[in-house]
Amino acid sequence: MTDKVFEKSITKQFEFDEEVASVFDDMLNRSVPFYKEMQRLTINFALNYLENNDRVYDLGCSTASTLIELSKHSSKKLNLIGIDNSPAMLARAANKCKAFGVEVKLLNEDLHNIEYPEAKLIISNYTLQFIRPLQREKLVKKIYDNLKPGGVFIFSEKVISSDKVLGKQYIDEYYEFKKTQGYSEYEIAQKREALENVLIPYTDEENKKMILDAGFDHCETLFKWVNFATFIAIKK
Ligand SMILES: C[S@@+](CC[C@H](N)C(=O)[O-])C[C@H]1O[C@@H](n2cnc3c(N)ncnc32)[C@H](O)[C@@H]1O
Ligand SMILES: O=C(O)C(=O)C[C@]1(C(=O)O)C=C[C@@H](O)C=C1
Repeated sequence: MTDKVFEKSITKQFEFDEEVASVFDDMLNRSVPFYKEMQRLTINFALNYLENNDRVYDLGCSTASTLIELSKHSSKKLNLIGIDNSPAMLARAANKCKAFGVEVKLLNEDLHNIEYPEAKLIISNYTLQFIRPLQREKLVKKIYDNLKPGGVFIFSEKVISSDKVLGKQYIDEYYEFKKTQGYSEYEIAQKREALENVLIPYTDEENKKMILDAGFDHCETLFKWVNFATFIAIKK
């Protein structure tokens, strides 16, 4: 289904509710530049670290597309666990997993409330940005603590520039991208307002600092398009 959520005037802040979930795959594909390429890289790099029976968690799994793709591309038997606190997203995830014949344990939980034990790989694409900054640092520490030695954390985020002028150019470039995807200026403005104080992006440097402060040995950028970045963090 085509995303038309912001064609009408907004009445509330952005939420992962039934309306958003019903068009979410289209929304992501048209709102995140190179989404598919970012997902392909997430999976290819993840596969370098995975062995039979490893546990893989996707935090903020939404409709489970990443876990389904990972399963399709892996020759190993993996324990796939998707966590999300949106029942509307998880209902779509369950349908898609069934349709693709992929076994995924789907947990309707807040990321703050549960542990991710024995994790070899934790993925979290475009989800930390929705966690309040103080909670975000704690969550990343928990991610580090739950990973086995040799484990990896791959995550993607919308990012900002620490340079004001460049930051404005980032936003202009991103809105041009949205227009090429068929979003009107009205839809772009409405979504921007709905996301205000809900999606809180960090700079590249802040993301890397948060990761290293949590204890990770290494963190680098795997992919970047202007204001969207994918990072890999390694626990030795
Ligand atoms: C932008 S979407 C993630 C997209 C997905 N990772 C992908 O690549 O297809 C963010 C997801 O995080 C979930 N989420 C946000 N805050 C959460 C929390 N505190 N606990 C659990 N899930 C959360 C939302 O419900 C939403 O499905
Ligand atoms: O449309 C935007 O402005 C975005 O930031 C895209 C974005 C994201 O990066 O998470 C925002 C909300 C939806 O979850 C899908 C994509």
